[in-house]
Amino acid sequence: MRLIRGIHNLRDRHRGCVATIGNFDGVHQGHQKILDQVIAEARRRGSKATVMLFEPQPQEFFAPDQAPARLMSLRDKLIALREAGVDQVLCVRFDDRFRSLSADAFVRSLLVEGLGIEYLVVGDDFRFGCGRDGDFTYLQQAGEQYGFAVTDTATCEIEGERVSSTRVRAALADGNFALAETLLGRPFSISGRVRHGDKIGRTLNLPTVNLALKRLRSPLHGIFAVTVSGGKFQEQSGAANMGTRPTVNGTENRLEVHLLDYSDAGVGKDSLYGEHLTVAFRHYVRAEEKFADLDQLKTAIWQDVEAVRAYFEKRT
Ligand SMILES: Cc1cc2nc3c(=O)[nH]c(=O)nc-3n(C[C@H](O)[C@H](O)[C@H](O)COP(=O)(O)O)c2cc1C
Ligand SMILES: Nc1ncnc2c1ncn2[C@@H]1O[C@H](COP(=O)(O)OP(=O)(O)O)[C@@H](O)[C@H]1O
Repeated sequence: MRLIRGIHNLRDRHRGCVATIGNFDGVHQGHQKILDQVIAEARRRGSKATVMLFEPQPQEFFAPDQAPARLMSLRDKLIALREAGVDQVLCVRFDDRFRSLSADAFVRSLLVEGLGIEYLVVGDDFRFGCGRDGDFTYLQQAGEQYGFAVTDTATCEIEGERVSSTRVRAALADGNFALAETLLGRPFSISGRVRHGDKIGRTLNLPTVNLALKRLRSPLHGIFAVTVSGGKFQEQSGAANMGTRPTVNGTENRLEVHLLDYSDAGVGKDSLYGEHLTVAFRHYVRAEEKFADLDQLKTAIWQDVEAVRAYFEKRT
């Protein structure tokens, strides 16, 4: 899959494509259906299946504090799009310059001259261009003028309701991981590199891998039963905390996992530092708490480990 970063990198060699435009947060089953539509049409025409997405997502640009937490980092989104069979992704930086582009400039310089669009798949509620001037009807008229087709996206319903990123977030907030997995087509996961923490874990006899979340705000908070994959792990069970660790007066959000039935020396090559791991969330255990001291925290974590063990034993 080819990644084109920024519209200034659009050259003639990218011309000719069947495209769709959107955030694709979570790359869920609803997105998959749209991507299948785009890929089928691209194969039919011998053209490239293309996704145009924005970074940051428009809502994150306009109202960073109100935008919902993302289901996925850009890195994971690109991996999921590649696995879905997409040929190229145009990642547009959403900034002041881009948002002041007129609807006409969006169509002409981006879609027509930049991408050489042949066929466009977008939702009939799609709005674009400065002041949200452009809409579906506008696109259809522009398509007639410039010679490209415009089609509405297919809708995907599961259990009688439309699949959306909002619905996945709601399922996660309810602790309904089975529904989240059905909607996503895979378990809800967060991945990242193992970085150094405060080294308190090992003194409690409860070492934890600490995953770098970068700018990712998590849609989940609390203690969970998880499975970890990546590096030497296929599907290692673990007890995870997604939170700020109030007991040790932490402030930033962290994802920490104590791996069940695993041990290493935690130094140099005999450690997990630097590994890229994926944490799949399976079951909600409890909310994070501020304990009076480390002894109470340790007791609570041991109880969590038992709860997680019981959950996995029941599942098999
Ligand atoms: C299963 C589990 C549950 C946890 N629950 C809490 C909690 O309720 N409150 C809290 O302040 N920290 C909680 N923690 C986080 C610990 O504070 C953290 O792992 C410990 O401070 C070690 O940090 P370090 O790995 O950076 O050394 C939990 C950690 C795990 C693995
Ligand atoms: N069961 C385990 N779960 C998680 N990490 C483990 C486990 N056993 C050993 N380790 C090692 O311990 C390290 C974490 O130790 P910890 O004291 O919590 O340090 P940090 O604060 O840097 O995360 C991990 O990177 C890993 O190499």
